[in-house]
Amino acid sequence: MTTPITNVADLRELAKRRVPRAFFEYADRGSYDEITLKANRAAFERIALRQRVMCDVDNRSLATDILGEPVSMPLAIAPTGLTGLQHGAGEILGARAAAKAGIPFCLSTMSICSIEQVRAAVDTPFWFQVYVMRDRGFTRDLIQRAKAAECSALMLTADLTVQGQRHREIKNGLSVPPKITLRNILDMASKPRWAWSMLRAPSRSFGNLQGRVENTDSLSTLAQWIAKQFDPRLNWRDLEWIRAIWPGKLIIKGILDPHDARLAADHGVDAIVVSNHGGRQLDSAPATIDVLPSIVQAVGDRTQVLFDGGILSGQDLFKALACGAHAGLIGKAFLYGLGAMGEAGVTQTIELIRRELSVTMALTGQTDVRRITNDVIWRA
Ligand SMILES: Cc1cc2nc3c(=O)[nH]c(=O)nc-3n(C[C@H](O)[C@H](O)[C@H](O)COP(=O)(O)O)c2cc1C
Ligand SMILES: CC(C)CC(=O)C(=O)O
Repeated sequence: MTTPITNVADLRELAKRRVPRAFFEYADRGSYDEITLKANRAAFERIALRQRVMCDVDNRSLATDILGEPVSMPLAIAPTGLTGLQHGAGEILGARAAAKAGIPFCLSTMSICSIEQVRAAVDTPFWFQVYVMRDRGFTRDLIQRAKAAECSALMLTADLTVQGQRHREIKNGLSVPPKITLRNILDMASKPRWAWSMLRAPSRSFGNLQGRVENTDSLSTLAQWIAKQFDPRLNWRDLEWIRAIWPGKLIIKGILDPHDARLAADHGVDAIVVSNHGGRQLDSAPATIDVLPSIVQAVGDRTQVLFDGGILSGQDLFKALACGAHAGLIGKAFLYGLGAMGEAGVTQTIELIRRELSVTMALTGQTDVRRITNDVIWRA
């Protein structure tokens, strides 16, 4: 009898066995000394919750809205590059699982399946995350493609104009386009489920970047490619340019400072994502849950405050809501589910988090996810 999967950590273990090492470590690891990666988790662990009893918690509501759209719970799938290398067609499977669960899915600029492939495979609208490239014409085309695909929100990522170094990425030889080396071919061949999913996938290289990725004669590392393509001149004035191309809902991701949060609100964005990129960018940046309350205080209700960084359970999500987030996003938790079992694994991640959130609400005396406040946090 196989051991049942009871939490996201189990899905991570399964993904580690099933996904080729280079891709698993790309998803799993952080930048430099991984101080921020670890801080995201440690900060969640330091928060204690107040247990309440005798509150009649039989009927609990997890439903809310994000950017005015109803969702079954305050959770969304974060944009993750190279998702389709964790499992063939990963972006399509992720978007499908999210749609079935009633939560938003955000597609990355650096996805393997293209905007159009995801649009053709999934009926429910998804969000699109944009990286601003030095080539503004190409960036404009990306945004226009998202508009043509009827994406329901545009997420501008602000915290990766220059990439924080991830040692494992370099040691594993991650490249653009993804290449097969003698070293990783053996690893890939020993992952039959993964290999089968890749054979059937509609895309195995960066679907949105036709004409942008070098041919195999001139392979570059991911970091080299980003240095050449991403625009480090990105600044607040660019928002006007983006607004002119994209009239719909606009989210800025990568806000970690109350001052920047205020500027984002001043520029009229519909939402911000408080994020340190999952501990993959500025190492020694604070844990996102530690800065969240000051950012919520800085912006009030001028913009919706979304949150990510370290969420692996419904308890974590509950703590983020208690600290003032409107909803949380999951990056690694999503990828572990995907790498472990494809769409079923993503569904399992989401449903685990849903059940954990619901039980945590019950044990803290909460019946409505929209009414969780910092009262639920234990203060000695
Ligand atoms: C493998 C991986 C790839 C990522 N790629 C992107 C990306 O393409 N665009 C982006 O805005 N954020 C990207 N992120 C950051 C996530 O959107 C999110 O901020 C982060 O994963 C949240 O932390 P968590 O992984 O602890 O949940 C990526 C994260 C991971 C783990
Ligand atoms: C390809 C990368 C730029 C995607 C990303 O944002 C990341 O790996 O964190």
